[in-house]
Amino acid sequence: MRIELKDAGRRFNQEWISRHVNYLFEAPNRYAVLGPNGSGKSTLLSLLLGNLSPSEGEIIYTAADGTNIPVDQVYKHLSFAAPYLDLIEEFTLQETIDFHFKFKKVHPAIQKSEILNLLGLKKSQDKPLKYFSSGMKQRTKLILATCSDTPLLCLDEPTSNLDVQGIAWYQELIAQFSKDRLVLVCSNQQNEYLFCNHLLEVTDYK
Ligand SMILES: Nc1ncnc2c1ncn2[C@@H]1O[C@H](COP(=O)(O)OP(=O)(O)OP(=O)(O)O)[C@@H](O)[C@H]1O
Repeated sequence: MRIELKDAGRRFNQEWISRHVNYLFEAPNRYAVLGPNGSGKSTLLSLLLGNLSPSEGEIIYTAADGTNIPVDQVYKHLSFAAPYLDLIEEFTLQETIDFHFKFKKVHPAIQKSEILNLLGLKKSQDKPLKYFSSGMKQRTKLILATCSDTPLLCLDEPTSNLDVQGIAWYQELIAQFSKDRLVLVCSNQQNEYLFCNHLLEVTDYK
């Protein structure tokens, strides 16, 4: 999969968040989108996910077989985790996993029945998510995204709410499931993007 931005920019009202972004994101590379708070990382990620449209320029999506992906179909090719993404609080953990994988295929490197063990929350499988701590919810979002069989994996602030063990767990998860994929990570913390081989500073596109 590849995503090409051609002179892309986005503004909210009169304020330009990013302008003149010419950049190629291409599998199997791993990109960190960096910048201070409020600089436009999440806005750029929303553009790449097809959740926001550019105010100028264009974004072109191409599948591994060379076919063009229309922006309204991009969601089928990606999985995404972010602290601000809501889970269904009434579902138990097991129901959350079952529901998610009705829509996305499980990554070939794992069986669906192994996901709870990898998550390390087997004891909580019948607990509704509304009783989960913020770190448990973040782990759940990360495992759903990484263990989906999608060519594009997008993570916004992946280690927020994770403790030291959680950060090590995240790093192992990425090592196991990022091979051959296009991975995008928006981050302010180096331990979240050490595995990335390209760094993009959003402040270069003001
Ligand atoms: N829907 C919106 N309407 C107006 N302004 C917005 C909107 N969404 C984001 N912004 C503005 O765009 C700018 C960039 O925000 P963004 O969330 O992309 O930054 P960020 O780099 O991800 O920040 P953080 O590191 O704090 O998460 C901010 O000034 C923000 O107020």
